[in-house]
Amino acid sequence: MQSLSPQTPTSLRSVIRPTPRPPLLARVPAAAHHPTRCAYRSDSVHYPNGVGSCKADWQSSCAILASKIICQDSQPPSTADDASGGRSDSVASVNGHKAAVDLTLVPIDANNKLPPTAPQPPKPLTITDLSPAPMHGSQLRVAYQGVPGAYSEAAAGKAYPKCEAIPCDQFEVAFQAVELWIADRAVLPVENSLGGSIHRNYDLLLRHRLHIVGEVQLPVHHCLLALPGTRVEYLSRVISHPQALSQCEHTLTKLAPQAAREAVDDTAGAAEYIAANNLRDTAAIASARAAELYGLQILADGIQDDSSNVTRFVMLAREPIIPRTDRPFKTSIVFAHDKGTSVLFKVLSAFAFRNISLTKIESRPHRNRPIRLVDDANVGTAKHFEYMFYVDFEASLAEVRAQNALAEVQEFTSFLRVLGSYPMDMTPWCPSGGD
Ligand SMILES: O=C(O)C(=O)C[C@]1(C(=O)O)C=C[C@@H](O)C=C1
Repeated sequence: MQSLSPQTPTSLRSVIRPTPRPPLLARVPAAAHHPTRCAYRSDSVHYPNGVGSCKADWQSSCAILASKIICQDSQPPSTADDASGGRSDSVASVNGHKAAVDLTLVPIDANNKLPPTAPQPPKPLTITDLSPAPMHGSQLRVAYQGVPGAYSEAAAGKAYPKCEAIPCDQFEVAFQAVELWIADRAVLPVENSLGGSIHRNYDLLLRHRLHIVGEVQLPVHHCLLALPGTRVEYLSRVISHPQALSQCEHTLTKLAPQAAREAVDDTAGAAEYIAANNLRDTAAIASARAAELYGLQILADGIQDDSSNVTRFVMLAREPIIPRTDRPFKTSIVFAHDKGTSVLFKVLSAFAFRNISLTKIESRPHRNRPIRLVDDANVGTAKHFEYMFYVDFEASLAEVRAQNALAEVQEFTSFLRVLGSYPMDMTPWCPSGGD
């Protein structure tokens, strides 16, 4: 990913920084750490009557399937210094919803749709904003990565229509916002029909202890945005989220072959950045809503290379939902084995024999990050797995065939975790629809 010129705002710079970040646990307040030890352990999976009907039963089933795992990462606990460093004092200033927000947007011209007196959009949460003392209102608070106008915000609105959407500057902050009760849910992209998987979120799903409770498919309709009066032929660069750049690659080559592409945190953040810095040679790939919010002009509409461009988002919560059988469900798991890769064949056959369709298989290299497993004597050992395999299959964990398949998978693998069993998004979508 390329870095931006020096005037890049802090929230954009934080994600394009090339150096690795310090371990997660060192960055959250010590008091807010969630115990990583499983509450339940079992050496065999047994479901006498299927998954229990009450939430506690179901939660223990999830934990049982995650048996033998006591800790995701062998990371040292955080220090008191880490916990307090740079943290804001009160929740009123956590996400900018209550506090004064300074977006330093410059008025552009009469077409600017954001007059100085207009309410400012909320400022994204940053890693230092995460304070574990949220004020709980009645509205569901949904964390997403990006700034207002991002597709993730639209996905949050589709998943939870009346929610309060909370912008976060990184995916990891959205996870932590839920873990620390600053948000009730997170809505995060995992896959795009053109650009493929959003690997970062697969890695974070493993590292954090949240549960997938739903999914939404969002048609993504990209626009090329610039300051009013900008001409496409004079553009020297186009900035956007890497996924958005890759989704528009061919169209962009035809539209503005001379323009360099630069990756930034999110599509709407790119639009905001152009407006804030009055950049007349730069365009952003973002939504029509971002154009409206940041006073930009739409130079070209529908520039994604495929009109049926769609991104799949998952909804995450602290608690799993109880799986049901009265509507189509999907279940997501992650597993690994320490001896060879033939485990993949065995696991896939466990589903094939039961006529369970898989909708996704993803493998992620995992050599450098050990996982701690616990044996029958409750002794923990750190294990290095070469790969983590993520599988989504079309069945509810309330179905006996899915339970049997997972029991078999557990026999073949050294590590298995159910990420969630949740209703499938069945809503038909129109390729030429809005953002
Ligand atoms: O940048 C945004 O607007 C986002 O919501 C992120 C994101 C992604 O990560 O894939 C979401 C949907 C689109 O596929 C492009 C970008």
